[in-house]
Amino acid sequence: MADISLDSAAVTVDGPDGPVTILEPTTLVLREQRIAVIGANGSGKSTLARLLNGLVRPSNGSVSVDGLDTASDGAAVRRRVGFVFTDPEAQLVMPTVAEDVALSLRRSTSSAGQRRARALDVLDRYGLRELADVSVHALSGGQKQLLALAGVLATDPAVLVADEPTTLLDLRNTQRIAELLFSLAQQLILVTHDLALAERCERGIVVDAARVAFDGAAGDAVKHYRRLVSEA
Ligand SMILES: Nc1ncnc2c1ncn2[C@@H]1O[C@H](COP(=O)(O)OP(=O)(O)OP(=O)(O)O)[C@@H](O)[C@H]1O
Repeated sequence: MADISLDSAAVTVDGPDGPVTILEPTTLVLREQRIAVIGANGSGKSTLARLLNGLVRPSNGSVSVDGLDTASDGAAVRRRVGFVFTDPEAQLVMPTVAEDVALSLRRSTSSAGQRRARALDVLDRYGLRELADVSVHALSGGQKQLLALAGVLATDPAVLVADEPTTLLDLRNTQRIAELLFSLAQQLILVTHDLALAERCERGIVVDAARVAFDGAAGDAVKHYRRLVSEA
């Protein structure tokens, strides 16, 4: 497992009336294999997730992965920490399915022929081989999500951060992506509104109003979140 540390990491952005803190100073060490991050819309979950691979940099404090600082060693951190967005459209940039996976392999494989061969292997692994030469725009939502995930996993990151990867999916595709996520050897940080999925993790972090409101066993985190909602 990777060693992800947040040391008083806070995020402040410029609002119309001055600075707004969207994540209060947060100190965490993330070492469990599967960690769920749950909480209300706008509470700060994505901000926390994006800190983990340097997509968002802390305004104060620091975030490191295996000793690499996300602010000063961003590229090395992103090689260790893959990130899957809620909306796969944000991630699929090449015309065809195989080309999209091949793009992910550009750092590790220099020959175009080898990249194509490796991309086909990856597609095979995720049940997408038959779609290799299809336009990414022709895929269904579930296929796009799977492809986005395959593209990230092709680079074999030590950690996968998935920000609501099942939100746009129907029940069958939700199950399919969930099974894939929970079968990975990689460390998984899962931001989700799917509480059944959250409960399957070893650890649960509840984010509420820009701070960590609970951190413990995933089942207890879900109970805490339900209590927060019923008291609101
Ligand atoms: N770059 C930014 N500039 C200004 N405000 C931002 C920025 N990024 C996030 N916010 C605000 O910070 C708050 C937390 O956002 P964040 O996306 O982390 O929430 P979330 O818990 O992931 O929500 P959701 O469940 O709706 O995805 C929101 O009010 C959001 O509008």
